[in-house]
Amino acid sequence: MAIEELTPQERDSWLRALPKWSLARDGRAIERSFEFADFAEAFAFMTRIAIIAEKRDHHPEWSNVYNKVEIALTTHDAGGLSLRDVNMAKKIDKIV
Ligand SMILES: C[C@H](O)[C@H](O)[C@H]1CNC2=NC(N)=NC(=O)C2=N1
Repeated sequence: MAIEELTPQERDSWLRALPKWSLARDGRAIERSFEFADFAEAFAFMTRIAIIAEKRDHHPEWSNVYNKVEIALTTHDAGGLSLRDVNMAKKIDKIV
């Protein structure tokens, strides 16, 4: 079954519920940056997310430089944002 892209109204209303995330320039992803004490902490955080991503079959686009992690959430199968991204953002906010 196809995954539904959020409407602009749904997207804006979810973004208000996720104040630490911002909309990507193209409107198709939400983004958040994280900073940790060191690489070990950053990578431990990424490991936790990786396990959740595998379980949910929903994977982040991300990068890591030493103690910094940048995450973008988008749903490739929907060509933009879906509820899967919202739920993943909520989960990440909880574990960070
Ligand atoms: C075949 C596999 O289930 C799909 O490609 C999954 C994998 N992980 C995914 N992750 C993300 N972010 N978006 C997707 O559409 C997606 N699809």
